[in-house]
Order: sequence, then C-alpha cells, then structure tokens
Amino acid sequence: MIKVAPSILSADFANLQRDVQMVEQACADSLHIDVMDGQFVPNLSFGMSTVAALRPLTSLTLDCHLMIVDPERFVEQFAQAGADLIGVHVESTQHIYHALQLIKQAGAKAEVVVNPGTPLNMIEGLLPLVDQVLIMTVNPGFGGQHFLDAMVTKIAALDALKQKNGYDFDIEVDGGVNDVTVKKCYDAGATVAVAGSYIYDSDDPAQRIEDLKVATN
Ligand SMILES: O=C(CO)[C@H](O)[C@H](O)COP(=O)(O)O
Ligand SMILES: [Fe+2]
Repeated sequence: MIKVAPSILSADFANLQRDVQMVEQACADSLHIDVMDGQFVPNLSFGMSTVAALRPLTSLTLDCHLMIVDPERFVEQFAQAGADLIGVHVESTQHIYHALQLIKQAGAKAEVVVNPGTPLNMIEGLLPLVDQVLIMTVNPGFGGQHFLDAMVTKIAALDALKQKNGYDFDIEVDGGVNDVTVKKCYDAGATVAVAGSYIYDSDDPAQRIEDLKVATN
C-alpha cells in the first residue's frame, strides 16, 4: 500500500489548520508543503513561517518540497521551523551535494527532486546520500495538472537502480496523482504519493485518501 502525502497547495488557505488536521485524522502519512519562489517556478506559495505555524498543530511528518533557486540558502531555516524532510531540485543549484549535506546536518531527512525533463543520470551519484527521491510527474509550479504517463518508466528505472544497489530510499511521486495514476506509480516502484487537488478538491477528502490506499493494496 502506498503512503499518501496530501499537498496543502490545494487546501483552503484561510482554513489551513482545519485542512491539515482533517487529513491527519484521515490517516495521511505525511504532509506535503510546496515552497515556491517565483523564479525556479512561475508561482509563489509558502515559506518557512508557514512551516513554523503548522508545526505545533500536527504530528504528521512535514515534507517540504523546495521549488526555489539555490535552496542551500534556506534549508537550515526550514529545518529549524520544523520540517522533517526537505526536498531540493537537482536543477535548482550548482551545489546539490552541499544542499543535501546541509539538510542532514540540520537534522532533517534529505530528498533530491527531478523535473520531468531531467534524466536520472543527473542524480545517480546522489542516491547513496538521500532518504527519498521525488520524481515530478508534472512540470512543477501548479496543482491540478495532468499526470505525465512518460514518467512511469522513469520511476521503474529508479526502482531498478535502488534494488540493484541495495539502497533504501523512498520513491515519491508528485503531480496529477489520482486513483488511476497512483496504481501505475506504485506498480513501477513508488512508495509515497503526493496528492493535492485529488484530495482537497473533493467533498470527501478522507475518502480520497482511502481510495489512493485501496488502489494500491
Ligand atoms: O509540487 C507541486 C506542484 O509543483 C504539487 O505538490 C503538486 O502539483 C500537487 O498537486 P496535484 O496533486 O493537484 O497535481
Ligand atoms: Fe510538490
């Protein structure tokens, strides 16, 4: 069964506490927080003050997906704000190895993220270092986009590398996840699924979390 990480990008920002506690009660496995700077992606969203505000409200793992230029400037502040896991894009910095080291030094779990157009060989050397790899299944920047089917072979290729080398990182997928696409990802080796609009744009978010789990059971 896949682990489910609801993305609050699609939550009601005027009722974030309610929307976070709702998914926690519905057995979400972690909470996905999309951080955007208007440069790496053409959108703005949350910052470390949002993470600090949510930290005392939930015991869910806070999974922060940084879509910002040179994320190494801020990873320590995100960890101090309460992030448990911090994801940095390989495309966002000249110093990805350093960024991942800083995350670990700050006491958080380290994740490397790859855009749809980025081949896996860009992150192969990082795989022994990371706790999680995030394969983007849409181009980053916005919720509610269509899942890119071509990413399924990339997930399978990453899982093959993981098995061959005995690595134990989680494989997370993000973008366009629903009860149909989640099964393709899970069958290819994904262990964690982010879902924003599928969960929060529903009248029954708890049922949607259940549906994602049942689809991969
Ligand atoms: O990183 C993201 C966008 O860049 C979001 O996590 C992702 O898009 C979730 O939204 P949805 O499930 O609606 O596609
Ligand atoms: Fe995300």
